[in-house]
Amino acid sequence: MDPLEKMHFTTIDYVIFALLLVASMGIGLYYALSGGRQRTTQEFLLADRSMSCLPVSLSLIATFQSAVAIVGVPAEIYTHGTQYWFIGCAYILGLLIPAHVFIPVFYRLHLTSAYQYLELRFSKPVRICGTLTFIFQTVIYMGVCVYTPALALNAVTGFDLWGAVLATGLVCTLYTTLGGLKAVIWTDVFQTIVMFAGQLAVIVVGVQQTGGLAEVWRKVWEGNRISGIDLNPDPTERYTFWTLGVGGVFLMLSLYGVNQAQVQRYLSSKTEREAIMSCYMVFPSLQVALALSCVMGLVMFARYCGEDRFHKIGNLSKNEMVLYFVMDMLQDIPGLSGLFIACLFSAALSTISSAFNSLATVTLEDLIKPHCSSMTEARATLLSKGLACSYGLMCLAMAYLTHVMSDSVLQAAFKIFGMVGGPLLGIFCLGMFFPWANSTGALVGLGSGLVMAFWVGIGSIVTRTSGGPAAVSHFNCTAVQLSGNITTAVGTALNSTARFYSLSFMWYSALSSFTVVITGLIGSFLTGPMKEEDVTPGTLYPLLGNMLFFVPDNLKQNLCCSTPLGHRVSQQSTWAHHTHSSGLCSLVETTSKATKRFATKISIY
Ligand SMILES: CC(C)(CO)[C@@H](O)C(=O)NCCC(=O)O
Ligand code: NA
Repeated sequence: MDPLEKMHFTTIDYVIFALLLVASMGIGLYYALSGGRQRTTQEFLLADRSMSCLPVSLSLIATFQSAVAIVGVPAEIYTHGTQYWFIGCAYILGLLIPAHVFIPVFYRLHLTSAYQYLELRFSKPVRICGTLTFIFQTVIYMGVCVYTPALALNAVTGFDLWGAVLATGLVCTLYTTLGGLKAVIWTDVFQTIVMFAGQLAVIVVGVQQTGGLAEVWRKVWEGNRISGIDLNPDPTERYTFWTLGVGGVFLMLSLYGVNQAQVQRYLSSKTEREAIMSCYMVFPSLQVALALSCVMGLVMFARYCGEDRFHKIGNLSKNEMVLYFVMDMLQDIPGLSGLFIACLFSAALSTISSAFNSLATVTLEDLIKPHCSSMTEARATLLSKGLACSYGLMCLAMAYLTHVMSDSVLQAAFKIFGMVGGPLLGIFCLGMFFPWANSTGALVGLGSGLVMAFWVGIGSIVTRTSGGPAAVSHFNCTAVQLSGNITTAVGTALNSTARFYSLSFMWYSALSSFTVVITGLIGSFLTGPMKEEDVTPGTLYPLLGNMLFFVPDNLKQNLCCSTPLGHRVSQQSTWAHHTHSSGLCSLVETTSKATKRFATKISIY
């Protein structure tokens, strides 16, 4: 339905949107022509491992703050109240664990791709499976990310859909191909600032037009939009403190702990300390980002509360709702709607640029290089540029594919992104925390984790118990929140299978990563668990050892969980086995004494 007339863009709005693209291109060109001029893969894929924490932290936020989140969160708050805000609690552990567990392990191994870890810890097949899973996940995600803001803009303003998709997709491909990771990180910094500015501008004008902060507060309070903490343990409830604060931690870990796009940024940091600092700095900025989107939802509610349009807006799709609000409100202030559109497309650009660069990295490092050991640096760099460019063009193809499929596919595609992240998190946890896990177990674990994720995920899409549009309480401003009750009522009425499918999607990561760990361990014990001393040094994090601090050392040794990272010296053969794929290779030639020294050096947890 289209109850609302289309809004129009002024010249200034177009100019601001164009400026975003031009500035991003400019940053790309700058890094193509300065520094090492992108002539090595070290520079193109890892920014010469010379970044400091400030740009890295802003880039980390920008990567997983897509346009889907920018328009989705305010719409969620508008229809269901502020419960979603509690996801901010998950940021604590969701960033502390990457900072102190994942970063030290990855950084000290001097990796390029996170999947190199899987080969060091398990075997080549595990690495390949991990890489392919990541490529599948990211290719689907980038299509949705570029298509969503263009679709919303088209629906509300009539702005040409393919014009927007092509402009953003091509500009992003260009600056990513020209300027490498340095350009990706610095455009992320710029785009994060535009993102914050756009949201802030909308909030300020919205508050003003509603009649001040006190009025906004009164309306959202009377409209029941301020949610108390919901401690309902029902795992099928979409958003409760448990789904957000606990399930959300696993979602955060899959994004900030092990996702290649983020790991690559940690690895591009000057020092390990700098990488950890950047992770810490994500915390306040991510809270600001969350607060901005939540407050925007509240202002939007207060603005339309009591108006005729209230119902109509509630019936718009989530993606259109926010844009309608923005265009409606900012129409008379030239340039501001352009700023918000720039904010939306900044979110999209920063996400897809990270996708192009990380996809180029894993394709080169994990799929191509192992088969062409004699490749020259110049060729490898050219190839990585070609790959970044090809993935950029593939993004356009994916946007088209998303377009020809139905609307529900759009949501499904976004869910797939979340669904696949869990098993990947699981396999890294299996490798890092459990010395017994072997390669067969890892493959079995990853396989069953993916099956579990798709079973629940596709099940929920098909039965529409969890993914379907929840009832929107907008019959008047003082309406209570219906959605939760309805979901529960429906949930209890259905049989247990359907209940299983209606598991809140916030739990997907947790469920599938646990599945990987448990089936992975079972598989390993059945096929002969690994001995701790056979595991490549530096690939284990002594989680169990630390947790069992009260157990005597000799018993821990028997349990195979005594070794702090890299403490024991592995056999020369284990090292040689992995020579070609890691930064550890130079050590192979050295004596075992030197190896021992290295091993102790990297075990300072
Ligand atoms: C990373 C979080 C959880 C932070 O709130 C959120 O931005 C998110 O779910 N991001 C991934 C999906 C996306 O926005 O593209
Ligand atoms: Na983004």
